[in-house]
Amino acid sequence: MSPAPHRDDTGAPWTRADAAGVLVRPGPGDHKYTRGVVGLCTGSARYPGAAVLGAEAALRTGPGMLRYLGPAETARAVLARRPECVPGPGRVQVLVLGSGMDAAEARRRWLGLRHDGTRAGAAAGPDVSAGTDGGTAGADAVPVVLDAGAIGLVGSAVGDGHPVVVTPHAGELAALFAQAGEGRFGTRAAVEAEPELAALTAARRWGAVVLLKGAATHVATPRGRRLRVEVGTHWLASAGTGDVLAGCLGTVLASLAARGRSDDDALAEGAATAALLHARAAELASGGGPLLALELAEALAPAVAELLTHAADAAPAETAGNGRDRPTP
Ligand SMILES: NC(=O)C1=CN([C@@H]2O[C@H](COP(=O)(O)OP(=O)(O)OC[C@H]3O[C@@H](n4cnc5c(N)ncnc54)[C@H](O)[C@@H]3O)[C@@H](O)[C@H]2O)[C@@H](O)CC1
Ligand SMILES: Nc1ncnc2c1ncn2[C@@H]1O[C@H](COP(=O)(O)OP(=O)(O)O)[C@@H](O)[C@H]1O
Repeated sequence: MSPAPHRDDTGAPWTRADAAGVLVRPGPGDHKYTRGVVGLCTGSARYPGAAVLGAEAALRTGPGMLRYLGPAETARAVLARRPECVPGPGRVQVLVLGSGMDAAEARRRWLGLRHDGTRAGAAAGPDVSAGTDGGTAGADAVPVVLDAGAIGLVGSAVGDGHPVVVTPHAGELAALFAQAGEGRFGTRAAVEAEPELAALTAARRWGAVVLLKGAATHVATPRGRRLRVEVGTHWLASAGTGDVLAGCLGTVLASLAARGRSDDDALAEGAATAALLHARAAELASGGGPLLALELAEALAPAVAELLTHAADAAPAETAGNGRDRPTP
């Protein structure tokens, strides 16, 4: 069974046909650098597993290359599992920051990456080691996914000119609102009561694309576009599956950025596509029973293959609900 489109009057359901339009098969003219390179700055001495899960997920979604930019001790764990991963700085088309880090470590890493030139630009070929100064960013700053401990950096990243996708669960979004002194969505219960409005409010407040995780995934843009993805199975509600989503999202966004797309619509479509792949991978990994986050990550590759196969024979009517022209509440 595939994730069912939602039929009520909330964010537009993001369909398999919509998502298939976001992914591309590699062609004869491709090499690893044309397909998108993901930079992963995730994991910590406390949570090395989050880095392993994100790396497995990013690779199984099919990037040209994955660079691991996190702590050395965590890099060893990532490389032991996935030798395909390239450690150390270099050019990337997207940066994923914060899974498996606390806020203090995420901030330290962010300042270090910024100093090393993370903002150098998607179109021109962003280079996390380019040594450009840490001043005002240009419009071509590399897209950034802020997860877990890095969510509070959204203001800084947007202020620096990065296209940003922030990926909170309800508790993390409530904490972000509470820290900003905005009471309406300052509790987990308040976010869970109106998740779509909470995501939209945050997108407008911080000028970033918001992917709010939960039993359904809500994506919102600062201009009010809303997309929704239903989960395939509630077995997905287990530790580490969010780290998997962040890695998958990194690869989808790197592929879009490599094709020159990192505007808010592209980020939102990439976010909804990653959520849909994640939901489908959960069904494949679960088979009706418990799933492990690492198995979920592994199942992303067949989920990508299925979606690309679907693209060939998708009915045009299936793409009707992509939310581009919907009014906002
Ligand atoms: N394998 C790994 O390395 C994993 C690492 N993870 C990382 O762990 C970090 C913390 O993530 P969380 O979102 O869990 O944040 P927290 O650990 O801050 O927990 C969120 C909230 O849940 C509450 N809570 C904790 N245990 C509870 C329980 N047994 N019953 C009820 N409430 C409980 C806490 O009091 C807190 O308010 C993130 O950096 C994340 O990426 C997680 O993704 C899980 C897997
Ligand atoms: N009740 C649920 N049913 C289905 N999926 C869920 C449910 N609750 C959470 N999820 C999904 O599980 C993942 C959990 O992510 P997250 O909370 O970041 O966990 P972690 O930090 O442990 O990786 C998200 O993709 C979220 O959408």
